[in-house]
Amino acid sequence: MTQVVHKFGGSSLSNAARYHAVANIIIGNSQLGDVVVVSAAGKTTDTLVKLWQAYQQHDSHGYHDVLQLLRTHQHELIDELLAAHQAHALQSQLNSELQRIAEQLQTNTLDEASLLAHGELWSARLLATYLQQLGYAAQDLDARQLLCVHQGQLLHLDNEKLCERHIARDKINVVTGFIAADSNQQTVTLGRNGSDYSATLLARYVNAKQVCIWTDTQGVFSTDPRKVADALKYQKICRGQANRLAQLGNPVLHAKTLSPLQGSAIKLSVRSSYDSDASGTEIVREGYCKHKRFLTTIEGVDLYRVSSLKVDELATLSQLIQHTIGHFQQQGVDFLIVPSAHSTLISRELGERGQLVESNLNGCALVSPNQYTQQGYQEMLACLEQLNLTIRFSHCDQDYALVLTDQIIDADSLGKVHRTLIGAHQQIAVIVAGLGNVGSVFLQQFTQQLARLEQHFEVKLVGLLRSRSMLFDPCGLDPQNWQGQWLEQAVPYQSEQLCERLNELDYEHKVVIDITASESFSGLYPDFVRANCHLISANKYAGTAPNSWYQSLRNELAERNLKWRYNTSVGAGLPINFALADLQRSGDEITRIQGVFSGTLSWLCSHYDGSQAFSELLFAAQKLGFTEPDPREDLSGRDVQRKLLILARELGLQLDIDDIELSPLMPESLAQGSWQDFLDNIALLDDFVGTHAQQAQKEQKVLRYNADLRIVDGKVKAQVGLVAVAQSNPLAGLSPGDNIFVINSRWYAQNALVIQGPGAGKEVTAAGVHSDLYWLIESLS
Ligand SMILES: NC(=O)C1=CN([C@@H]2O[C@H](COP(=O)(O)OP(=O)(O)OC[C@H]3O[C@@H](n4cnc5c(N)ncnc54)[C@H](OP(=O)(O)O)[C@@H]3O)[C@@H](O)[C@H]2O)C=CC1
Ligand SMILES: N[C@@H](CC=O)C(=O)O
Repeated sequence: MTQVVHKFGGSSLSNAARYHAVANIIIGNSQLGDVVVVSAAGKTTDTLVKLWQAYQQHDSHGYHDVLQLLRTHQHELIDELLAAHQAHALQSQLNSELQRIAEQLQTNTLDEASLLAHGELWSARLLATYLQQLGYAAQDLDARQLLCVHQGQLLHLDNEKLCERHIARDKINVVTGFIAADSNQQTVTLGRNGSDYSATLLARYVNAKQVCIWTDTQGVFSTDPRKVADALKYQKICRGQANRLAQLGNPVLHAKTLSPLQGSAIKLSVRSSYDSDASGTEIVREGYCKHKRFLTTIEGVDLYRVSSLKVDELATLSQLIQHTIGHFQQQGVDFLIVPSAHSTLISRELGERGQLVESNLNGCALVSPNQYTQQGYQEMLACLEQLNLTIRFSHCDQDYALVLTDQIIDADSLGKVHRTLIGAHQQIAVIVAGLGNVGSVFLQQFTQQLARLEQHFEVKLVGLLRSRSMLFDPCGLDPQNWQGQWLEQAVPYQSEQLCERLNELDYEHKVVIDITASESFSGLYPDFVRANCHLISANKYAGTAPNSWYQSLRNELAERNLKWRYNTSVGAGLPINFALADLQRSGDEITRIQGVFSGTLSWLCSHYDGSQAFSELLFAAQKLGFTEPDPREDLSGRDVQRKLLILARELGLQLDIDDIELSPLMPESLAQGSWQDFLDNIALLDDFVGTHAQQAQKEQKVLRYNADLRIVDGKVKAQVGLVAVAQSNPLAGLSPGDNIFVINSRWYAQNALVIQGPGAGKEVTAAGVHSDLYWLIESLS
């Protein structure tokens, strides 16, 4: 049974390396019985069209040259891909076909459709043979055996039977796109780029689960990503909008591609054959995703006013020129947008009913949610006028608006229009994990921050998570009343359900903000990245995970162009990560970072003078929201060790946590066991600190918990631990809770660069997380 119908366009098969890549995609993504629809390799169809034109013009030199071109290209592909004996068989078949074409050229018996069909036949045959050579059961199939047309109509029932008969369940079926046969066994074509249509038709006939269109872009974008760098890739678009784009001549899908899928649950996706790991765009049924905004360009068209346009005449005219024709009505009058290259033919066909209104037009069209189209239309007109483009005609419909201009909309202009119409209207979905000390203050600050964030684009809080429950609403939660909603609507969840919700979220951008202290939650980051989420962490676990895991997360983020911010994981709200990044960007080389990196331990050490038990101070710090959820994480020095590792990795050092020496601020024995065990033995902590403090006092020193990383002659020495410092030392004069980062570098060798300030506390930390969120949104806009 066929599960998936894949379709590969010409650019995916342009040379031997591409065939190899396509074969790998097929091997990795299909099973026996699946169908692979192929177009003609590279520019073969264009070359065949040239041959046809030369033939019509009786240009025998021309057509011999083109035949030679075809022969060379196909021979090269065969030679590079196949072993000698298989290559020989395919080459002799090819030679006899080319010989036959040459005879038909001589005898004036060439037929256009049969000629064009050769491109797809050659691709299918070569790919199937190549798959066989790689050891896979594959066959090539001529779609004229599967798709039959009578008087322009596909014979669906017959075709289903033909597919049942010819598509092998125990092979990969490589089928020619673009072509079908009529009831006289004559070749008919399905229009330029008609292979998409072949794929969806076959999927319908064999009741496949999915159609996957592999192309040279990563999916469907808000505009042409080759021209506009900040074009947005959409994860999902709905069929109606995909159809509209195709009708407006956007090349991403062929105009008829979606029609066979009507009323079916067959999934359709567009993916890149150049980056097969990247998720593409899914084209879903109406109502299964929100409507997006698209900007598509129009080039070289003529505008016709037509009286009495007949039913189905548009389809006939499109078939005639093998091209999409745009159509709309203004005040009951029909207008057609026809590629200028085919204008004469259309004009002849329409006769007196067709009146040429304007010729040689260019322009662009906006496809958008209905409620925005009118406003978008006005904005588009204003924007194009500002760019000094001469507007010759414009039209606004329910779900799209088009403006036809004299000039071509070049990449610069397209970028500007895109920024106004689309860039400024993006939405980001925010998911906050951790609603404790810091998380709850973060949400308090959220409402105030919203106006600032929304200068860039719309921000929606869509998910809140604690360890066992979550509250999720893709349309947005009320950040001012989240507690009420939480009480009423939060539900238990497992991580798989969370990932599913994240995957389904249909926003231009998504960010998971991790304000938990959970190692297991940070273990889900790769899943979040696969769901295309940016990351912001106050949690330190991912930043200090084993280096191989950490690097692979970074690679996955980079591949998807996703960002990860974690400024608060060191120094709470202090801009330590920014400073290190800036120094390195300026070409500086950091040689040492040293100081007090724990707000908790700073607060405790500064307050401790022996008049009060250390443990009492610890509980006070815990109440203030300074400590880690389990304060032993602070006392053990692990938390500081993590911070030093995060900074080390910021410097590009490939360290792991155990590369940093550690001496704790408590007896080792207290680190074991439960929190209750710790409380039962708390006197050991008081003794430990008391003894060290007395010793320091004898030397007229005070205790501080220090972190130190030095790079000497390329060698790294990193350690964290308790130190006794003289009263004159800057570490001694710290205000309780302050962090101090002392940075030495090439430029700051003698006089260190010092960053000092509160290094813990829910308000400063929550504000620091907001700073990361603001940075992210600003950088995305
Ligand atoms: N406090 C500070 O000054 C600073 C803190 N940080 C970091 O901020 C983070 C949060 O600290 P803080 O707010 O004090 O911690 P809290 O203990 O107060 O809050 C932790 C929150 O995380 C939730 N949580 C725990 N495990 C999971 C999980 N697996 N999935 C989803 N949610 C989970 C908890 O939910 P539940 O209630 O259900 O357990 C709770 O809501 C820590 O990583 C800390 O290191 C960073 C800089 C400074
Ligand atoms: N316990 C931590 C809180 C922030 O990371 C500290 O005080 O450093």
